Amino acid sequence: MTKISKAACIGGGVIGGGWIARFLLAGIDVDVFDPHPEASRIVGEVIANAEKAYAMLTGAPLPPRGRLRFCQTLVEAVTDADWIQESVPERLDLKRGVLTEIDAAARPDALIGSSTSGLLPTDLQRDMRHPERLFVAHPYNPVYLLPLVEIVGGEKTSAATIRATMERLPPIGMKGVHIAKEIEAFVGDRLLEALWREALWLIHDDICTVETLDDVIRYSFGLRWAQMGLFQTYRIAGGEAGMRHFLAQFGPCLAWPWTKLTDVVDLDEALIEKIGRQSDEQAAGLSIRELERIRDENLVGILQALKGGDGGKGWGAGKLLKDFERTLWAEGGGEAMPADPSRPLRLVETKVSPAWVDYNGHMTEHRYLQVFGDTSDALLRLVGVDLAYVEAGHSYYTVESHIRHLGEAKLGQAIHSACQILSADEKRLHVFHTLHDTATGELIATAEQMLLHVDSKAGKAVAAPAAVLDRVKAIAASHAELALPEGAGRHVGQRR
Ligand SMILES: NC(=O)C1=CN([C@@H]2O[C@H](COP(=O)(O)OP(=O)(O)OC[C@H]3O[C@@H](n4cnc5c(N)ncnc54)[C@H](O)[C@@H]3O)[C@@H](O)[C@H]2O)C=CC1
Ligand SMILES: C[N+](C)(C)CC(=O)CC(=O)[O-]
Repeated sequence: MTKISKAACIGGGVIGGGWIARFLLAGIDVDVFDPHPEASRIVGEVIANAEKAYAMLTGAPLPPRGRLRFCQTLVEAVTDADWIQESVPERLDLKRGVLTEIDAAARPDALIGSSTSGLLPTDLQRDMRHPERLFVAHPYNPVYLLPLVEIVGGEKTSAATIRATMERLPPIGMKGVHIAKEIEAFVGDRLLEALWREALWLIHDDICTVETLDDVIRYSFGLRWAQMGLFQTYRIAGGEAGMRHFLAQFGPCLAWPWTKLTDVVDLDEALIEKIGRQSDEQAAGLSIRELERIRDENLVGILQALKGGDGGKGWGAGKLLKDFERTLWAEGGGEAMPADPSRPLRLVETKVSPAWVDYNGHMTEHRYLQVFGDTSDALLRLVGVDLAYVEAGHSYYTVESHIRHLGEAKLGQAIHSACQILSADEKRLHVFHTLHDTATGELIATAEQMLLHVDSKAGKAVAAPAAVLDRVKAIAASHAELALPEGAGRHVGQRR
């Protein structure tokens, strides 16, 4: 996998800010140029949203956050970057000027992406000295959560640039799709434009309100699209005969007056006012930042659900997330020893994600086991049992767990876990985990677990090697000085 080592973002608005957060959270240093007087506040708010979302999205070890620097000039920002992302407003003259300036100042091997929603790369690269390294990298908002990037080359873009670009996206958790022929608005915005155009007509003609229109999408095909797109969804809609039957049955409708797609609605003041008013009513007082938070929590829940799709193998964007996490585990495997190993080890920091909350409005029981399981995994990485160790044929298996629920964890609540080793020998590792509210330190739950070191191919318990045992025993020796935690050794129904 080839990685971006230093990024530059030119323009730090909605999309530039999203790119900045995506790069930083993937551990990449970013230099930013945006003349807007409040650029650093705006970018800071996007990064804060992204950090909140990632804390809910994944328990995998993210790399240390990249360094963010705001530069006084474009030249300063791009000089030593190997990926430069332009995200200035959608005007051909402005973008051409900015890209030409980037081209003059950038390293010869730098890749230069434009976030344009629909301008042709051939038009963008017209005045560049090295047009072969310019491509469109069209992302979707919010860039830090939605993984897709449409990669489109112009007439002068080299095949090597496209290859290099596609290789650099998986390490930042993104999926590049190469659009083979350049066309205005590429693929995604062509589809969105068609829907948007039709939607504007439906409001203009008083067929429905903006809220009804959004309900029609989000309670029906919007849910389908997130997981199967259009063609695969319609294949299923064709019944057992599949796509061919679907085309035969619904093909004739295409000639009926079901759309007004070719007509352009007049966005006059009256229509703008009507949409604006209905949109305000729909928002019911929620600010843009509040809506962004709700959107992000929902997206995290959807991505996590898709991660468990297809019998746990992961599906679509969820499969991509699963693969990304695998890389993070492989790379971040070497957990850093907490500052004071003589205390219970603080190992997992997370937030209660929407997908974790049940009908009682709090974290559901199996998610406790997930957080405690993640805590055991973090301990194991700390003692050298990382992905490579497991793939080489040995691991620890959990053979017994006892969880006590002492408090409640609510949606979005920041929580952390700590681990005390109660005892350890060649094969056994006996641990006591606690789960706390991060804001108050209050104890929410405990878990006592017994793990056995195994030869996973032979399927039997075997002694752990000295390298692992030495580390386990060093922690166990300092934890032996601690008092036995309250609740250790309890079983269900026991009298206090
Ligand atoms: N907003 C969206 O949903 C999406 C937008 N895009 C594309 O991303 C690009 C940026 O759009 P947004 O972020 O929405 O716009 P925006 O208006 O939120 O941000 C543009 C930023 O560029 C800055 N800027 C203006 N001139 C500049 C210059 N000469 N040098 C550096 N910075 C400069 C502005 O100060 C502003 O912060 C556009 O090409 C747009 O089509 C792509 C995907 C989705
Ligand atoms: C409205 N838009 C054309 C700027 C939208 C996009 O380009 C992609 C998105 O995030 O919807």
